[in-house]
Amino acid sequence: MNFLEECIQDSLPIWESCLNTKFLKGVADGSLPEECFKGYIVDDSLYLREYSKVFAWGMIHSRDMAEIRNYYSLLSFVNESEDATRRYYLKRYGITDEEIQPLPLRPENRAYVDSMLAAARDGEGAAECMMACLPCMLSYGWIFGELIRRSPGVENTPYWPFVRDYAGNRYDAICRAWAEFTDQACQDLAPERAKKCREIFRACSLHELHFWEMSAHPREDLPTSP
Ligand SMILES: Cc1ncc(C[n+]2csc(CCO)c2C)c(N)n1
Repeated sequence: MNFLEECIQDSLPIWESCLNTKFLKGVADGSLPEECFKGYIVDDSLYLREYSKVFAWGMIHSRDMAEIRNYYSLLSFVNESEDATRRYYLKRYGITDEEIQPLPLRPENRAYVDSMLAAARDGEGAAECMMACLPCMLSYGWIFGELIRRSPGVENTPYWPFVRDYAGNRYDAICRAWAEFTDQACQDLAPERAKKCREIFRACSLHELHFWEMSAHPREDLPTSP
């Protein structure tokens, strides 16, 4: 097992807990109240804005142009795939981006993005940056793959466009590319650095869990639908 595989194994029980949150159970059987999903989409839009800045720290610590190109391609994938689905739901709920941007991140969301940004800023390079941004990517692949396997009826819920994003071969292929870059970045880490990297990965998996728990509650500061 390589370094990243060990980190994933260590986080699997946390990802399983994510799958058992009220929010994801409600997504799986379609019973999740729309108000909760609206709150999730709003927080997630704010999350993705901050997540993009993690790559900025990655770039600042980059040692060659290939590394910079890698972050550039990660960022463009986030923009294309994540943001497109969010825009679809926001339009459906009649919420505009201008209304969202000034809103505060809820505390669990704030804590998560602050920890990713600090890990990437204070790290030595790509290893820390990728450890911070990979649990987000890989946990979604694992969680939604399992969710579809365990609850195939999710196809007939209003949440299918959201779930489907993480289920295809394209998403798998991108995850593999991100993992490959991370394997390179995490080769031959000094023991102290490896320990720090493991802690970053696990902490971010826990933040994912807290984000799902938070999302079972609706936000109370959203514009009301017309
Ligand atoms: C809290 C939270 N965690 C993870 C993701 C998933 N995600 C964010 S960026 C990215 C890579 C491009 O798709 C993925 C999979 C999310 N949206 N929100």
